[in-house]
Amino acid sequence: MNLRKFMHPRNKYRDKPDFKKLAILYPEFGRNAITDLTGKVKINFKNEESLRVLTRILLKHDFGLEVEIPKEKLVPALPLRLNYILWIEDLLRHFGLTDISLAHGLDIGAVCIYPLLLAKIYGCRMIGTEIQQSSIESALKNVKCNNLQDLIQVIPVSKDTILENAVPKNETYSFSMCNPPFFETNEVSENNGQRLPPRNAPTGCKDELIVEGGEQKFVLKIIEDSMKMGDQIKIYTTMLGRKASLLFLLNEMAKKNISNVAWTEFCQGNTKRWGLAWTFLSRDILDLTKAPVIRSKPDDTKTKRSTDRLPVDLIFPIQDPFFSCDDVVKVLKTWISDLNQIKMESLHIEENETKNWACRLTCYKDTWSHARKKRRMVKAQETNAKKICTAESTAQTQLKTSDSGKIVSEADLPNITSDKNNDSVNVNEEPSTLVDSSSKTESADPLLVCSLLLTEMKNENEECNTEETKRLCMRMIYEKGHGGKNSLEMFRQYLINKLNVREYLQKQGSSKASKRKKKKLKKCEPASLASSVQNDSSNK
Ligand SMILES: C[S@@+](CC[C@H](N)C(=O)[O-])C[C@H]1O[C@@H](n2cnc3c(N)ncnc32)[C@H](O)[C@@H]1O
Repeated sequence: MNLRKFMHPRNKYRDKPDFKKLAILYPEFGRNAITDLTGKVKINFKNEESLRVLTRILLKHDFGLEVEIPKEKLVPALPLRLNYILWIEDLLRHFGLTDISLAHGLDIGAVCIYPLLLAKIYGCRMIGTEIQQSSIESALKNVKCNNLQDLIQVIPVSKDTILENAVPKNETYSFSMCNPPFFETNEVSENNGQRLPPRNAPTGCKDELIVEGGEQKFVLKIIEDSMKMGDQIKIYTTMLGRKASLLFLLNEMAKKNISNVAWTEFCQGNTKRWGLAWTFLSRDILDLTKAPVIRSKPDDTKTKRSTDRLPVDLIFPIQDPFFSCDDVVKVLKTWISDLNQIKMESLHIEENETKNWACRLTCYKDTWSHARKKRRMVKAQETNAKKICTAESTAQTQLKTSDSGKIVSEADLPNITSDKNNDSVNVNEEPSTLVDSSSKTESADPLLVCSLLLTEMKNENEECNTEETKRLCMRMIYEKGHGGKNSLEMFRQYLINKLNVREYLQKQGSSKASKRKKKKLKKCEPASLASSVQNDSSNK
């Protein structure tokens, strides 16, 4: 789905940049752009250098900023950075602040993108921290080159300093922001072979993208620091790369009684990220729960976070392609083992006439959340590969034709390497290196430990017990894990999809609901009827 329409309304990249104009104005951009046969100017989003040049030129053209983006470093995607900045502006306006005076930014990176944009757009004074010496040097160079030293201060910190000790105690700040490294330590390095191809060229080095415990642990540390700092910073914010992290952190905040919270979506062409904000100010001063936010879909965090409905028994018929409880157990075992990073121990349950099976699952990583998306992408890849093969053989046929008489120029040949994903709409999305990994490393702290129980349910009337009428009951019980009950809920949803019983369960759910509704109606409607019957009888 193209998410452009959900981009922040004031984001200037809701409209495609005029690449043709940029190519004329900036020869460097022109050299990196591709003009097709119809005269349309495009850029190759799979080429890292093209992304670097595009970002530099847009910063220059749209914001008057001169920057260097060192090779090997993350190329910041501007639509996403603007989405984040504009949301902060919304939050501050909601708070009644019209000037964005002083801010704190964690992790400024090699470009120093947020401080530069904030200083340029709002004249905002900003303190930014960074741990990498090479990034600090390059950030300082960019600040100096734009003559913004009076507004931007770059502070080197050690990797254990997150927020608390990086902020001078005598100053208060309007907000803090952060774009944390997304990946966990072993995630990128061990799984390069298994990564799906990104839409854009991946940019950024490991040190920029990886942090122990991933973004969840990093942001949890910010939250913990913020609890000590209180309203020294009015609004704490962070960007998140994964919905699972948002759900996890919302839960963690709820546990810590932080309830003045807002979250939003940052939608670009094809990618989505999340923004999370919280404050310790009282709601009558600033109510973040009423702040402006963007949702491309109805808010499902509440249902996904609600834990009071668990455990829930899923009752469904044994249907094609399964013939028995054993069949279902067999596929469940295969699916679970295919997901990797899940340890399965069979549990002993007492034998009785009904068939049942139980196991304990210890899950080290959420390998189920994006499994459907991955399957779709792999399928799309296969289809693309087929198309390319067809195009290649067509090209060869044409070449053969040319051998036998007609002269064929290169331009006549189908462009078999053209990239369908390279949508000129995507000014420059965040490099999509964020594909879940499935390495087998076990961490000491599992995401989820749960038990799964499968029971064959028999009809009370023995004669009715045919294969068609047999039902299975699946119950999943949360035991522990830092992913909380949300992770169990997501895992359950994954199994519902795999078992292909969603539609059945929904129908059951809606018929139960309509029965409840009818019952309710009956209760109200016949009240008068009942009284009239009573009246009648009393009249008699
Ligand atoms: C994903 S990059 C984001 C860079 C930049 N903010 C941007 O949006 O393009 C994450 C950055 O966080 C830095 N970093 C990691 N741990 C940090 C810490 N404890 N304090 C400050 N920066 C940190 C990394 O060096 C890296 O530059």
